[in-house]
Amino acid sequence: MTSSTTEVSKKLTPTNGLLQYRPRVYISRQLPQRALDLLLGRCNVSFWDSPDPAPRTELLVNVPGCDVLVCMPSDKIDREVLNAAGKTLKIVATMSGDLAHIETAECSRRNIRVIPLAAAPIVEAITQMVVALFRLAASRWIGKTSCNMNTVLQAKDIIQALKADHIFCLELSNRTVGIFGLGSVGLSVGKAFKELGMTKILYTDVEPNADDVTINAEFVSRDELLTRSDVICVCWNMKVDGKSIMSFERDSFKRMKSSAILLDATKRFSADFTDMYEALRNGEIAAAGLDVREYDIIPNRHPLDGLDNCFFLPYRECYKWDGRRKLATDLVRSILISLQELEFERKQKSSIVSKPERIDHLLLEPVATVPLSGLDILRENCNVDVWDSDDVIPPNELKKKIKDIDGIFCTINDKIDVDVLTAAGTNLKVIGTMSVGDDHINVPECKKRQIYVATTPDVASDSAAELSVALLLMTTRRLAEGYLALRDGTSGPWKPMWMLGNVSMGKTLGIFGFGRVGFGIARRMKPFGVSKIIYSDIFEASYSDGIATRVEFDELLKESDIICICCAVNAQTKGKFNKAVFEKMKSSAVIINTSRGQIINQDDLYEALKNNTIGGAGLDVTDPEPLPTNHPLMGCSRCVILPHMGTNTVEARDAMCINTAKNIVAMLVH
Ligand SMILES: O=CC(=O)O
Repeated sequence: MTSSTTEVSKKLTPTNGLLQYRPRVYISRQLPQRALDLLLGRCNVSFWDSPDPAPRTELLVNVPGCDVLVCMPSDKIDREVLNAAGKTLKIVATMSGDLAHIETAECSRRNIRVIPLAAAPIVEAITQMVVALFRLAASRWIGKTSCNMNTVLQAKDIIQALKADHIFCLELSNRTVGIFGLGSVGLSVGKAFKELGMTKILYTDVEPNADDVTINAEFVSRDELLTRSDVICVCWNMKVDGKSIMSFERDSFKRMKSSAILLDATKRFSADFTDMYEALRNGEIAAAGLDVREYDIIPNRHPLDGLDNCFFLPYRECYKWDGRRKLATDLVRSILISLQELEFERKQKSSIVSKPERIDHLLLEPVATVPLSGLDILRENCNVDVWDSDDVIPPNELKKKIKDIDGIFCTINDKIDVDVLTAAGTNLKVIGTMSVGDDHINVPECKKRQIYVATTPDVASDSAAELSVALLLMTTRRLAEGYLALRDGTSGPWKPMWMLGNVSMGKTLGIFGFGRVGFGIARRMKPFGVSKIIYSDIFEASYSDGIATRVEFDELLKESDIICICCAVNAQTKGKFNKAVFEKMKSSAVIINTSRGQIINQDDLYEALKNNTIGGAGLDVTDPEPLPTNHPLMGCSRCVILPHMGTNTVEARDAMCINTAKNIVAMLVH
């Protein structure tokens, strides 16, 4: 999977001196640009940047903290997703007309609104899509030459565009269309085929539909429909009370004409896809056009995808396709209306908010280099004191400055211990730290004093995972050594056996702590061809399915060629990687730490590297930071050390600063 989640935010617009709250929206697929733009006017949006659906793991990782989830029919929105989203989730909107993939009862229990697509525009869009698929498939009958296919497929009204294609319409005049299921979609499809000049319409269903007269359709048996039709359009999922009552399998394909085209307008086409593949490949039927690709049924790279007589239109192309564009825009409008209603209800309920007295904002960098968007949010709502210096604020200075303060904006360099909390006094309600970790804060003490501690876990994960992979490659491929050798002038001309590293392909990757960063590393390393990804964590991660397997810690040590440490530091993990642990690892194994320095016993690591107990180490974090230049590890060629750069990206820092500011404001103002 080459896609990733993209985050798009716009600057906040303050209204009446108060912060205008911008809801967070996660979309599990690319939306057409017009719909996205509409959302962006009011919300901060992140989305799975691909025409293919987001893997469930991605969904679970991205929903926490969302106000709105926009999902696709292939996403199962169950308790697990709702739990992952947490209390902020107010709306689940789906690009689907039916809600079978959503646990609606659970949503209503949690006061979450569920917004489906409106029925009439869906029927219209499905009809247009079926006709588009039909036109693609019909190129088997008449070739592609009679019209400009792209123009037709992108047309606002495909039926009208095709009516101008006289060769095509002439071809249809003597053909028979057979419709499976004459519900609203079946009737609409029948009408479209009639408009295109088809005179003979057959249908089959559990019973005749009195409306068949409107399209002059003849009720026939299933077998008759199969044998007599030139085009077969499946408009219902062939299920009664959840049970499949008929399906397309070998025998059905054999009964069909060899010139027949099969079209699917349902979401869960009941067919044996292996039989369908054989029928298409062997010319038992001419072509097939399939609607919504249920990826659990027809996964990406299914052999059907490689056939030139099997067509998939909408989801892969949906963001370009007018029918979906319109549906998506309508859905976004409904979301915005719902948000407005919810905001109105909230305002009616909440009492008048008062501006807090003062918030200290403690930063290490000069203000000019701090993402201003975060500062703006704070200044809009609070009185802000800024530690306007590059240096860490001295603890005594910190204690003086925070007396009687309401909130603190800090970073990992500010140790917030009992003394600091006591110095702040009883006004202190919130500590927002611009970091993922909170090990610099005495959290239990904050809890005792009812002070909220807020971190920024989501927005930095991609940056941290990316850095971990970069450090992994630096270490396994000895890039730092090569770089330095060239600078020192010691590399010399190319030599076949000089500075050989190890490739990741075929290796076992072990991850210690399978949270967002661990998962991010796994996702990024999979395409490198690692043979196995295993992880050790206290819990089985629901999102690890299909990407990594949980194993016992000792097995992780024994099996892994590379171990990435991605856990939080706490009593269980402090000093966890010590002499005894290194001795259980492969002698060629490489260890990567982008979490916290204290997790590794550095003296033991030095010995392990010196004695070749393990193969190498890449450390983005050390204890202390920075590591003194005369520390033994600094002189160790197989140890690559970086100065804690995991989240050092413009994107992460900006988002972290905004989140920290929002966290503080949320606790104080809202
Ligand atoms: O290490 C960095 C962080 O915790 O944000």
